[in-house]
Amino acid sequence: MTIRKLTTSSGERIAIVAGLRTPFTKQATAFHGVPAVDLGKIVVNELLQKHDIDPAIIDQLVFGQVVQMPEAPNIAREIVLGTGMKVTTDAYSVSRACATSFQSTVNVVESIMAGHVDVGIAGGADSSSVAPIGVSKRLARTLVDLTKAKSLGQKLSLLSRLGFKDLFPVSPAVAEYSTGISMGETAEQMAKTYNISRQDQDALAHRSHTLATKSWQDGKLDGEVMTAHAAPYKNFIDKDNCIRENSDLASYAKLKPIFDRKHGTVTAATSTPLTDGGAAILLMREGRAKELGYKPLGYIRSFAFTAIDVWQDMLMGPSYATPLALQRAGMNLADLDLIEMHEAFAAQALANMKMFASTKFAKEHLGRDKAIGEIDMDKFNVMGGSLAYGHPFAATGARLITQTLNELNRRGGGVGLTTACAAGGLGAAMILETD
Ligand SMILES: CC(=O)SCCNC(=O)CCNC(=O)[C@H](O)C(C)(C)COP(=O)(O)OP(=O)(O)OC[C@H]1O[C@@H](n2cnc3c(N)ncnc32)[C@H](O)[C@@H]1OP(=O)(O)O
Repeated sequence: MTIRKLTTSSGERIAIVAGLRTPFTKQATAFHGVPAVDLGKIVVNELLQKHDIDPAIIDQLVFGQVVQMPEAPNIAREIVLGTGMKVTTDAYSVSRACATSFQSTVNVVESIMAGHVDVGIAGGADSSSVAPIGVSKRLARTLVDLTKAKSLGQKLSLLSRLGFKDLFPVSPAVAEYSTGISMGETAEQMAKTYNISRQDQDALAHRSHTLATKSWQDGKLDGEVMTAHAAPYKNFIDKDNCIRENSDLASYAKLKPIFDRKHGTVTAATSTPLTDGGAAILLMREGRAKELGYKPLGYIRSFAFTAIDVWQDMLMGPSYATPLALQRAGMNLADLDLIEMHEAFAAQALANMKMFASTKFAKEHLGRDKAIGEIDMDKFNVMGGSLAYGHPFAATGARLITQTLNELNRRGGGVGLTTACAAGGLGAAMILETD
């Protein structure tokens, strides 16, 4: 494969100039009642203000939310209209499940590469607290039929078909549409297929909380997490609140499995909590960033998206997307200075790490003779991962990208991988580099 550099036709790289996120908060806590569209607006607004960016220079905004708000289906356009950008700013929304803000970033990258725009914002936001609670299928159908009924008799007849059960509200499931298998059940499948022990899962989650706590204590996150109004708009929140500052490994062992109560190993501690939050990234053509006087955090060297079947172990995305992104960058795993993998579940992250090191997996699933490579834990999720920070689905990609670039810069520069699994059997990987 020839290595195609991610540049404009005149050879300019695609710069990530800045990134920002809201604090990530546990479901029904600080952002209870704040819809994803508002989380998106506040983070983009703050990104513009913090970096003194004239909203008029933004040519395009691509954003996403995984849990859709039926009343605002184009979150990107709502953000443009709610942040003082030109009303003519191109804005559209994308979804790639938990890899949504990888996708929105790539959309802006491709627009810049094509020469269509010079400056764009990408990101994502999700609220698990303001979810589109629906009605049963039978009630939904009856409500439509009622609008067509011509007489009171017809209406009463339709209503008489409804049972008490049909009147209960229906919450959106964190499950695969085509199989009905939940993400947690998939993590259980993966723990069993790849022989991931309960102890190893607990240890990874504990490591994640410990490193995330330390990162906050060391002030590493201060610049990339904004202070936001917490609901009901009386208080402020300036820190993630899913992180357990006094994480105690012994307490993990006491928790009961949650998705397979009899034979399972996945617990609340080894699953990402349901989370509210938003994150955004400012991208520019390299030359435009220079003209405007910005020093980029870094550049996108390559990316890859992949897909596998959804019935079994479908959260293996990193093991498929990473080798492709590395190949496109002309690099090997050992060349990387940092590896940031979305921890949907400890079992999922550990299964992927194991398969990175497996020659058998590489031969059987990737058509390669050699394993992707053994992950050096000194480079892996060095500030903790989603198990501690939480996972507002559409915002996680942008968190990973910004966090990786900031950490690379703190270490004097280098090359980093960010990768995630996503529902639908999807995988995303992006190689980032600093100057
Ligand atoms: C591609 C992808 O990303 S797929 C992933 C998509 N995301 C998901 O599927 C979300 C998965 N997570 C969930 O659904 C939920 O977080 C659940 C069901 C796992 C847990 O939900 P809840 O029961 O509300 O969790 P909660 O925070 O109350 O924790 C349950 C218990 O575990 C305890 N606990 C949780 N984390 C820890 C920890 N790190 N250490 C010690 N105890 C812990 C809590 O204190 C609580 O104890 P208590 O019952 O004595 O109060």
